[in-house]
Amino acid sequence: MKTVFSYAKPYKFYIAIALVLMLLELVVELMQPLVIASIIDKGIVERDQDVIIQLGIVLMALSVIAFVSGIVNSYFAAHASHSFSFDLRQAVYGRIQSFSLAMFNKFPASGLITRLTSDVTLVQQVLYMGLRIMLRAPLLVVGSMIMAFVVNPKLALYLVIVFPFLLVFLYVMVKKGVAYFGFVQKRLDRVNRIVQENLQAVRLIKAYLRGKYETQRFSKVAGDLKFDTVKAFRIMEIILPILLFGMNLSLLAVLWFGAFEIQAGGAQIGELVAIVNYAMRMTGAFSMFSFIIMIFVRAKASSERLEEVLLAEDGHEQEDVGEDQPIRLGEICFDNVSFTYPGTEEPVLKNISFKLNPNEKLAIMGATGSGKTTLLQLLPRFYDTTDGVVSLHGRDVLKWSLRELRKTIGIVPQQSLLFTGTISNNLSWGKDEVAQDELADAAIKAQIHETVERFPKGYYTRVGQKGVNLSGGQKQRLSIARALVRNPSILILDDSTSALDVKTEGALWEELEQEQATMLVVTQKIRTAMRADRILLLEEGRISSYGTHEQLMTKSELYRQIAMSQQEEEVDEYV
Ligand SMILES: Nc1ncnc2c1ncn2[C@@H]1O[C@H](COP(=O)(O)OP(=O)(O)OP(=O)(O)O)[C@@H](O)[C@H]1O
Repeated sequence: MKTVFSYAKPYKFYIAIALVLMLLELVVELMQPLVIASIIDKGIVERDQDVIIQLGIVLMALSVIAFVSGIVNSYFAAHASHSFSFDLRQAVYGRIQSFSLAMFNKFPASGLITRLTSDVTLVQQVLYMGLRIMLRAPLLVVGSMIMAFVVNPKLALYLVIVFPFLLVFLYVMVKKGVAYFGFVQKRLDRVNRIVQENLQAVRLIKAYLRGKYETQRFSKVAGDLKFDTVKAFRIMEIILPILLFGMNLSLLAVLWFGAFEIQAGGAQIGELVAIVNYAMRMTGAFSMFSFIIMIFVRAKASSERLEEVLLAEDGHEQEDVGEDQPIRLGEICFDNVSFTYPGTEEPVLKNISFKLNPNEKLAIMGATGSGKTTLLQLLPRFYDTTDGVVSLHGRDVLKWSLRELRKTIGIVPQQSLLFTGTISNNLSWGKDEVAQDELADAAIKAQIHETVERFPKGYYTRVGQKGVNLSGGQKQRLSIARALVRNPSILILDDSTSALDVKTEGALWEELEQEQATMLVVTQKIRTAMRADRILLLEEGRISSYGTHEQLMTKSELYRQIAMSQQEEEVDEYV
């Protein structure tokens, strides 16, 4: 909890004021039974009206102080806890942004969402409640106990006799609760994951008529969440009755022996009333305990989950040691590169070597799962090689600062991803300052300008979440335009023209061929591959063949088979 609560440090002033006010409220509360005892013993028993009036005024004044302290304490507690949770959420979000891809394998998106929402809220609640009642309740117990000893030590002894048992019981319950509520948050992760998956795949679910099946799947995980939550709460729920039972036993002992003491002259009625009053306050504080423990236990489990993210050891993404000047802008070299995904055994890329000069175009082909996307991911250092060296612009990628390295690369991923906002926002997303004509220029090259112009609001047309209101081909072309806006010296297209018709794709390639950029294009189409300077054919992570279309047609049986399997007329046209 230490790391998480270090984010509350900037608000220590507010916290201190809230604590002082809380202590004031507590002191006032502890004074009240003493005043009541005096009213009884010195006012009522001795029939002194002046004492009753004077002490009555004191009692009223104490109540007003407690009331005002409570309100102001609440204001400061709310300010401190909400500011703290804002900073904490920002910190966790910032940490997630700096994660390498390997870390996203370790922390799935759904779990990160739960951490950013529910876990942060639970930790915020614990700070708020801490400043309001959480500390007050135990202090009230301790304070009442001390005051009871001040009033009459003998009677107070009967009150505290059950304390050691109650403390051991509480310790055991807290330990159990932390484990149970940690499990509940994991169940919540699973519910979030299913919801996320389903909402993303809503069209597919409808098309496959799987609505009922998915609802059942959801019911199952939601049911598991309910089951474990009830189990965790059940543990918490037995705390209160047992605490109250213990306290009531003490109270009975105080009344029983108190009666004898009064008869024997060892105590006064007012003292007995004061001790009973303290006992009632202690019981009230104890009844808050189960609630407090529940919040504390949940927050502890949540803060552990947040610390997992904040303190996670990440391999390379933090490094920023490199130099930034390219030696040969646009040159790419893979020297005997092998790669195994973290947490797996089998290498996905094996002994890959090739070199591209600035502005050369490389087509990468190969069966599904042969390692094409993986190879591309080594360039912007989404992952680092296991063996061998990848060089960009004449320098080992490890010697570049990540920021400068990535600035030179434009990536169009296999799945086009757009953000909620206008088309213009989406196109300019990858660059800090862009003029409108730069956007139009990139859109013209990506063959999307005319389409955008036909929309009633043109470049100011709003794109729904993930581009739901655009066709697959439109999304692909917008993604390409977004990459071109950056004027990258390396352009990576990962099978990103698959949804385009032949004519549009041809026009697009004519534009891309004019670009001053070294290009790596993953494609399944011979027609596209033939436009590249060279073709790299991957087979199970190894280079099966490398060369021009003509060279591969003569030397690679696999390439010939792919060519033959594609439409005869297209192949015939170029052979
Ligand atoms: N994050 C990952 N962790 C572990 N293994 C992975 C990961 N991503 C991909 N792989 C594995 O690496 C291999 C190569 O995957 P890759 O995505 O590079 O193939 P690909 O040639 O691009 O395939 P496709 O044409 O289907 O996109 C596959 O066997 C895949 O299972």
